[in-house]
Amino acid sequence: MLKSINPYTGETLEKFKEHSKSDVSKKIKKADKTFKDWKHTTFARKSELMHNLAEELINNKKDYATAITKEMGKPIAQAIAEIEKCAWVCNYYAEHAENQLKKEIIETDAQESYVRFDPLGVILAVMPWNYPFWQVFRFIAPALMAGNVGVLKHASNVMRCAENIEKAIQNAGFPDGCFQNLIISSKKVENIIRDKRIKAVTLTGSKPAGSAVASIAGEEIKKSLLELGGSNALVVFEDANIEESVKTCVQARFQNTGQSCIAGKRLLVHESIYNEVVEALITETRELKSGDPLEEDTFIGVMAREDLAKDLEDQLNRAIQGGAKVVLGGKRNKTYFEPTIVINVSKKSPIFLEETFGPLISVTSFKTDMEAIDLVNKSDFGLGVSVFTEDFERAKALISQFDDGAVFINSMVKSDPRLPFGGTKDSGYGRELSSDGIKEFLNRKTVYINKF
Ligand SMILES: O=CCCC(=O)O
Repeated sequence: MLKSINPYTGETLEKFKEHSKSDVSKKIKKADKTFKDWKHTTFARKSELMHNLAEELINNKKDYATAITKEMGKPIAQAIAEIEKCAWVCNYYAEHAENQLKKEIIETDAQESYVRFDPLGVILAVMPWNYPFWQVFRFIAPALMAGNVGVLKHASNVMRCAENIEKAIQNAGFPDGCFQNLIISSKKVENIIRDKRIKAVTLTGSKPAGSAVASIAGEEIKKSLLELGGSNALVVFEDANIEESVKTCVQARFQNTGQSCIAGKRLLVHESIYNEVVEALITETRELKSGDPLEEDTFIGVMAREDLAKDLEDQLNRAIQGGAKVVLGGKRNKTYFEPTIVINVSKKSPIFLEETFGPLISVTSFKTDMEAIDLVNKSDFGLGVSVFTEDFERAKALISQFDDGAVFINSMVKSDPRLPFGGTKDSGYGRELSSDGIKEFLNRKTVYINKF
């Protein structure tokens, strides 16, 4: 039995009976059967359904968002924004998929030669709880438009969201087997990946989960895509606009109560403006309103589970033992963790080296551009980096020196349907979103037509 527990009230919201092995097999069979027709569906029809799906989300955004808030504690305004972003990705692919997947003509000595993009079949998505709708939609919108179908193994604490996504897709008019939620625990994932009818797997989650899933997929010679953790740096150079940079850094770090892979977790500040930035950071962070996640004006909710809040507390305690200093927050009450600022963080500190998945920002100073680059790249993760400076030429000269999958100048790192999204190093491989994302799970079929 999987349980949904409201992390703000502690109340058990719902229990979900797990699907048996034979239930799962039936669902995969249905997906495989649906794929055989779905792959021939015209772009016009797929676009129509995808626009319907966007409409379904927008028309019911409060209900879908409330399920997110109740299951994992995301403040309701941010949950509504998440649903709106899902509608955006649906509309984006409804409008662009046909063009993104048109055949690529390549001149050779053949009469005609080109690459066409054919779907693979049933794709398994293993998804996390932190953006329970968005993480699924950024997979399923391009997958369906490309002619694939999906089965989902969602995080066990957000099963109501998973069920609601299946319902939304059905309400939009997609054939039944296009997207199905599997109510299963993680133990069952291995057999599903090994099932011949599953053609590839995408996972967003932790490094251990990604490594386990990718190993099994590798043994089965199936493609995998991994979006794992991140420990993005926010680099504030001495010529930055301090007020705007700090505002952006606070959003970058404390969005989603700090539980985001792309959150800016390590603030690196030029030593000449260090004190000024720390002061502005304290002032700005103090303004964030904590409270009941169902209240419209709450910005900091609770963490999704108490064990996660305890892990963050443990990281903080180890950092303090190593010489770091808390200048704001630092206290935990069950699932609530105060927005926390920690200064004097060295590059050996656990909160510098490990991913901190909650409302805690670490601050480290640097002297030179080279030192800043070195600190950014010191992380095992490589999802993205934000650089704050008024000197665009300087910023542009630094871009190639960062190891990360994305560099944002004077902006927080964010995902956008129009831009590729993905990391390097322990942050994973492959790209989601944009025309790169829709091409991840396709057979790039080379066609060569000769005339005797
Ligand atoms: O947790 C990482 C994903 C966050 C996002 O895509 O905005």
